Amino acid sequence: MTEHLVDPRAPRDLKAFVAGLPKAELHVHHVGSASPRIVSELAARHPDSKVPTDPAALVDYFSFTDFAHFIEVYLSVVDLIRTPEDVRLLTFEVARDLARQQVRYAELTITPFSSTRRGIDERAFMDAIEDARKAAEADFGTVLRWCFDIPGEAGLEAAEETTRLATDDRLRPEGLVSFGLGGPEVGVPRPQFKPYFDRAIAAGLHSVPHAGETTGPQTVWDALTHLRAERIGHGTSSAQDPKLLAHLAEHRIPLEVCPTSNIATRAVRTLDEHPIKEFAEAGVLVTINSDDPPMFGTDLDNEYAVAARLLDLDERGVADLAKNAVEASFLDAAGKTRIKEEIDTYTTGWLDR
Ligand SMILES: Nc1ncnc2c1ncn2[C@@H]1O[C@H](CCC(=O)c2cccc(C(=O)O)c2)[C@@H](O)[C@H]1O
Ligand SMILES: [Zn+2]
Repeated sequence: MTEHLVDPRAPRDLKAFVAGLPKAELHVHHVGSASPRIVSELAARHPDSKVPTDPAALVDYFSFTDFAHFIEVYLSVVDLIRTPEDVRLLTFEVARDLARQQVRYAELTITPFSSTRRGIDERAFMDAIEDARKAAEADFGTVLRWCFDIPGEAGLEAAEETTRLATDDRLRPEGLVSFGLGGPEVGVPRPQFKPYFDRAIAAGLHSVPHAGETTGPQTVWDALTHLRAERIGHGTSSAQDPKLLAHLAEHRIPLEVCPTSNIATRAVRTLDEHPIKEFAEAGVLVTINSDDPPMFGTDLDNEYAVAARLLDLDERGVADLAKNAVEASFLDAAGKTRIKEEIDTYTTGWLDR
């Protein structure tokens, strides 16, 4: 190995390392990934919307007073997606942004209920996402997979519709691998969704609900017990329950950690108070994700830089985090090995430069 001319821990150097690092993204929302350019293009197409068309004005628009306000703004962007062509454009452009960050594999959370209840034909919706998925893989080499999530606050009607769309053999898209539950947690107990998760799991889908983002550790227990969660979206409040942390570590249930999101929605007060270090120290498999990156003024690269600071990691530590995400993904064994080898080759090359 050659001498390092630059301190390998210098943040600027680490940022450059992260920018080229092959990565997997496991927790990122479809509509929440719309870049300012896409949001303004859609807002211009649909001028009756209250969403600003000027990308600069979007920065203010995407400033949230609390989680409920975030969901309100989120739904105003959902309202901009009105045609199958809007769906295809959004999906393909999201893949382009992921590819730019060297994301090789992403599980994108999609809420099909929000589109079908707004009148988009279900067949056309599935065709639009699948068409974009195939084009993205051919054009950018980024593999996309889908997680269909229930918007919990929309009630059991939304749960039924989401489950139907995810399990009907005539509709279910080839790229679908998992089943989730999102939106507010307060007043939306997880156990009521058990029958829907049972059906999705029976149809071969993995269970990946949000839990412990805006409520306490009992919600994470409920997701594990009733929804048979294989990974937990956020799981932030798990840090309040040492037994839960031990359980997550022992059963190798990964957490999909999204640090900047937790600050932007005010689920956590400051980055320095984020429990990510407690997760890592308890032996929990931590994965780094971006959630709704343009809405939170972040991207996956920035989330890795934040995690490196909070966990005090050098390049090898950051590469291990990237490998955690590959390991926790629903890729097959050969696909996981391929990306992990790519991460190792890149890291060795970087440190030897
Ligand atoms: N950080 C997050 N944490 C949790 N979820 C997040 C996060 N980021 C994005 N989401 C998404 O927000 C959706 C919420 C949608 C919702 O509540 C709702 C309620 C009533 C009607 C309708 C409708 O469409 O008619 C929708 C979730 O399904 C999820 O995919
Ligand atoms: Zn989320």
